[in-house]
Amino acid sequence: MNMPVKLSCRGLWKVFGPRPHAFLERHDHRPAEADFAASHHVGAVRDVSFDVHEGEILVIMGLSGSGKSTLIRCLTRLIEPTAGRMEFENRDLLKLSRVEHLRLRRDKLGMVFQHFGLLPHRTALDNVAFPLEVKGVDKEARRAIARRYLSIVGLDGKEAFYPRELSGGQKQRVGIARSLTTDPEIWFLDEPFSALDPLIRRDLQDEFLKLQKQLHKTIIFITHDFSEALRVADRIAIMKDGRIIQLDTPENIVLRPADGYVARFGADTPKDSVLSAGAIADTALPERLPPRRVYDHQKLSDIAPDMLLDGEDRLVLDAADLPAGILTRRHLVSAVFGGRTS
Ligand SMILES: Nc1ncnc2c1ncn2[C@@H]1O[C@H](COP(=O)(O)OP(=O)(O)OP(=O)(O)O)[C@@H](O)[C@H]1O
Repeated sequence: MNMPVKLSCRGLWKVFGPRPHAFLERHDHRPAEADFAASHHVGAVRDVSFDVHEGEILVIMGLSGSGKSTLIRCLTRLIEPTAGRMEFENRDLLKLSRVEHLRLRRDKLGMVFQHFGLLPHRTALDNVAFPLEVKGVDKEARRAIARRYLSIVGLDGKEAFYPRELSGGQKQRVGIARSLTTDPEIWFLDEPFSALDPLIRRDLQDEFLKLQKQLHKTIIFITHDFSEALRVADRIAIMKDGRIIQLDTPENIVLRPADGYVARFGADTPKDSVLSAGAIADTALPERLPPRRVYDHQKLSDIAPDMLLDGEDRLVLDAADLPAGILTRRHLVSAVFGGRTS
């Protein structure tokens, strides 16, 4: 990935218990499982390191209790990590003063949580405008901005509604609009759609992806729903017992899982829903290029029906519309029906 790193963490730990710092020191930052239990400490986040690149959606995924929320709360410094380093735009986050950090959180970070957290006695418009009010933006200006974001999330006409008059999906959209008003540099979403029923959830995922196409935010998105992770992620970090077990593209998580825990998430996922044309294209271009084209990011599940019907190869184009390879019918059939692809 060529984009600059926006946020990074190295060797991040969050230990809960009576003496977390002393505990980590005593065990040389490598406590064994038995050490935690013996001293009544919990290793909620254990030696986590990763980079998030500008414009990327990094999904953090794992079973309940694997440490996702604790990790995101450390990254936003709602809680203090026990050890490790975090950098935001190459600035050492843990060296910022409390005031500097509050300013950073207010101006550069956006957060959306699963329980909408709207103010019940304020209209949708004034809920969305709230962060701007905190920043001291005057009433007319903040309402104009809030109106624009309500419109972006599809809530035109609902400006004067109170939270109790909105559906769950609409409330979540208000939350999303509110978190965007300050134009955050990095956007944290902690299970943003999990309180919603499956159909609305899918709609909001689609809208979220559309929104991201316009806004190009750097996003850390938490979910415990693997199909949601596959839909929205550029890369997925799989957590277990506080550690990141694998951080990889959705394709590799499904096709090349690091261990049985990761494999279980992908076990029910049809291969063609994660494999893209670019992943199996033959990069040696023939003299005569096939007339029909597909893009390298298109999933085989979208391409296969047409290709199987007409039986013709496809020219695979990259994002710059340049030829990246050929997708042959034989490759397609073996990828979709033949199990392994390489
Ligand atoms: N304040 C706390 N004190 C002690 N242990 C805690 C505290 N907060 C979290 N934990 C423990 O840390 C571990 C990770 O919890 P966390 O909430 O980060 O998991 P999660 O992956 O977000 O789970 P879920 O999907 O259920 O929200 C759990 O074992 C939890 O019990």
